[in-house]
Amino acid sequence: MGPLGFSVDQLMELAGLSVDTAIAEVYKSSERSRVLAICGPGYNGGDDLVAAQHLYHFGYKPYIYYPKRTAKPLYNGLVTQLESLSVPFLSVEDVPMDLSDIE
Ligand SMILES: NC(=O)C1=CN([C@@H]2O[C@H](COP(=O)(O)OP(=O)(O)OC[C@H]3O[C@@H](n4cnc5c(N)ncnc54)[C@H](O)[C@@H]3O)[C@@H](O)[C@H]2O)[C@H](O)CC1
Repeated sequence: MGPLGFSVDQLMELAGLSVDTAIAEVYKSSERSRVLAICGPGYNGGDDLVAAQHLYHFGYKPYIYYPKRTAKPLYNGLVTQLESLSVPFLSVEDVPMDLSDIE
C-alpha cells in the first residue's frame, strides 16, 4: 500500500485499463484484433497481463508471451484468469523473430 492508499492490484488494474482505452481509441477491434502482449516479470508485465484481459473483453484477440513468470499470488491470479478465458500463452518457438510483418 502506497502513501495515497492505492494497492498494487488497484494500480495494476488502472494501468492495464488505461493502456487498453488508448489501444481501443487508435486500433478498432473490427479492423485489427490480434494483440501480442510481451510480459516481463515486473510490474510492467503485470500491467500487460491485466491489459490483455481487458482487451479480450473489448473484443480483441490477445496472445501472451510471458517467458519469465513471477511466482506471486497477484501474478498467478492474472494467469489463471487469462487461462480461464482461453487466451493463448505462446512459447518462444511460437513468437516470430521478426515482428515487423505482423499486422
Ligand atoms: N509501484 C507500484 O505499486 C506499481 C507500479 N506499476 C508500474 O510498474 C512500472 C515499474 O515496474 P517494475 O517492476 O519496477 O519494473 P519492470 O516492470 O521493468 O520489471 C523489473 C523486473 O524485470 C526484470 N528484467 C528487466 N529486464 C529483463 C530482461 N531483459 N530479461 C528478464 N528480466 C528482466 C528485472 O530483473 C526486474 O525483476 C512503473 O511503470 C510503474 O508505473 C504498475 O502499474 C503496478 C503498480
